[in-house]
Amino acid sequence: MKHPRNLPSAKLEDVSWDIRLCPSEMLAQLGDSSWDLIVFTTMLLSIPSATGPMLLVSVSVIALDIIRRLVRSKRERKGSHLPPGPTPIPLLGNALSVDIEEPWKTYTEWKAVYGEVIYARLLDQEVVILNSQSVAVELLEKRSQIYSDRPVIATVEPYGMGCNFAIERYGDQWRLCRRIFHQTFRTDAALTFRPMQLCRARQMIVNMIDEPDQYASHYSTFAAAVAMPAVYDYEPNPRNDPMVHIIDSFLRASVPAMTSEKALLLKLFPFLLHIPDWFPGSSLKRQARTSYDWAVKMVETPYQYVQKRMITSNQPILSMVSDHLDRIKKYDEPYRSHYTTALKHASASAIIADGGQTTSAMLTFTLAMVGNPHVWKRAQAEIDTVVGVDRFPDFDDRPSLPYVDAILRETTRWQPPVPLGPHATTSSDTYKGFISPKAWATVVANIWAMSRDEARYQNAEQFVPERFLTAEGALTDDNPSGFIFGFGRRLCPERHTADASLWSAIAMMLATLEFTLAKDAGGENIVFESTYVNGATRQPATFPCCISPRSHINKESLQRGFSV
Ligand code: HEM
Repeated sequence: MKHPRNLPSAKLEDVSWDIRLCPSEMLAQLGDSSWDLIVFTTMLLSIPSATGPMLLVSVSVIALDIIRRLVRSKRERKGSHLPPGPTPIPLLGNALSVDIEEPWKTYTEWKAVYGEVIYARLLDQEVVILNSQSVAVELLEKRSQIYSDRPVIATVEPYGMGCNFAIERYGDQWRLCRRIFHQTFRTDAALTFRPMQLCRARQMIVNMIDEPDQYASHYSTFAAAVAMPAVYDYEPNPRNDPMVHIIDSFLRASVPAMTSEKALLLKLFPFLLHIPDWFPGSSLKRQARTSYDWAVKMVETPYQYVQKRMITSNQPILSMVSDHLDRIKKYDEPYRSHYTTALKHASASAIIADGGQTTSAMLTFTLAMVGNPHVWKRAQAEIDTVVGVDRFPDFDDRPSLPYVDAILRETTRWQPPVPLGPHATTSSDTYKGFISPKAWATVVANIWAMSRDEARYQNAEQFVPERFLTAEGALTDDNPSGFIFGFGRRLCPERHTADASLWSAIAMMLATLEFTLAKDAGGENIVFESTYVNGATRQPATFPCCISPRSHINKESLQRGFSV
């Protein structure tokens, strides 16, 4: 195994006694790595065109790197080691080795070389990667007082993502958002959503029978139709709803930019946000502005809708926002403003996550069904036996439909909607002889690596729901919800509602629809390579497929609530 040679950025007090060493002692402490520095310095000094500022920058880079290495050697002499990781280069650290599109895959490859806990540096950002569920539980859950902050991501504010409390730093504002959120989506409240979830799922099937090619849009509408009534008392139109359009537009503009790894570009070149529109390279600034404008609409439009209805409607408005708007009146400034911001952020977070994660899982489900027709056929046989063909599945049937649940588990295991759970530390920590860096280090739960653990999931790249069934056909104890919803105090607060939404959508689709490859004009199957749109969440890009109703299903029966 390679030995780590990188160090966190240093505070001067950390190295005060070290810099009293003479240069030869310093080089001796640096060991082999000193040769890199000597070679690098010699190369720079030998460039004939090297100007004063260039030399100054180069010498600063080298000095910084020497300080990093001295701090590490001091720590190691004290018996504490940073976790192993790939060799960094000066200034950039390991940034060039990481696949910016799919960093979780790089981190998973590193696991084979460096193990379950890895240390890397992306520019000046120290990152500890946790590649197994057990280590993530050990640190992010059992030591959650240290590991519950979020890293600062340079793209958050320019892209308008500050309205999402999932990215909020650990503190009072986050606590208030989470409390507001919890009151609406806590486990017992989530149970009351179930009839509504089944009804929305049935409405979605009607839309899919009418316009099967628009399946992605029907999924977004379904997701919004679950969250928006609870948050804003707003019922989206079954199709082409203006609020759903705003959410979709914001997600399309912002999500791809929302990872620490992608934010590196802005961190390296912050001036990219300030160059004129006509200047080459201004596309990033324009993307950010578009995303920001959609964010403002997404936060304000439904919020103002509730405020207006509270004045004009004769009926009581029952929603998260109206409930808290009533409570806010009791407070004076400045707490009133603080509460208002938290309410706007909590409500926007609900619709962002529903539009992102729930839709992602439903698209992945469809992709898996088109590629594995034997799976939906087996599920239909199970549903027909347990439920029959004269009604639709409901939550009372769930315990008797283990194969449907196995499909749901495999969908989120196969392609986790959120592949990385980035946390940040608020103080230093030691774990199994490794020291985690000081405060504000990023600590990433690599959910992707957990889903690819070959010891637990053989042939992990394949979609095999049977892996969650015993030989007798019952569900096993292995539930990927133990990692796909994250860890500790930042664990997904919506996991129960999300699980029920997905179950109602998937069970209803399996009971009523068939999924096959689309055909071209000559009647040949259209075979396609699936691709994913990657960001803080990931979801399949839309693909050609044929979704059609089963022979005994028609729209009228769906609207009545019976299948025949
Ligand atoms: C399949 C569906 C979903 C998956 C896989 C998922 C997964 C996750 C993950 C991995 C995290 C980060 C946890 C961590 O940092 O350790 C998270 C956080 C969060 N999720 Fe979900 N989620 C889903 C659905 C939803 C839905 C539908 C909502 C809201 C309606 C939601 C709201 C949130 C919020 C607000 C946070 C941030 C919590 C915090 O930072 O305190 N999620 N989710």
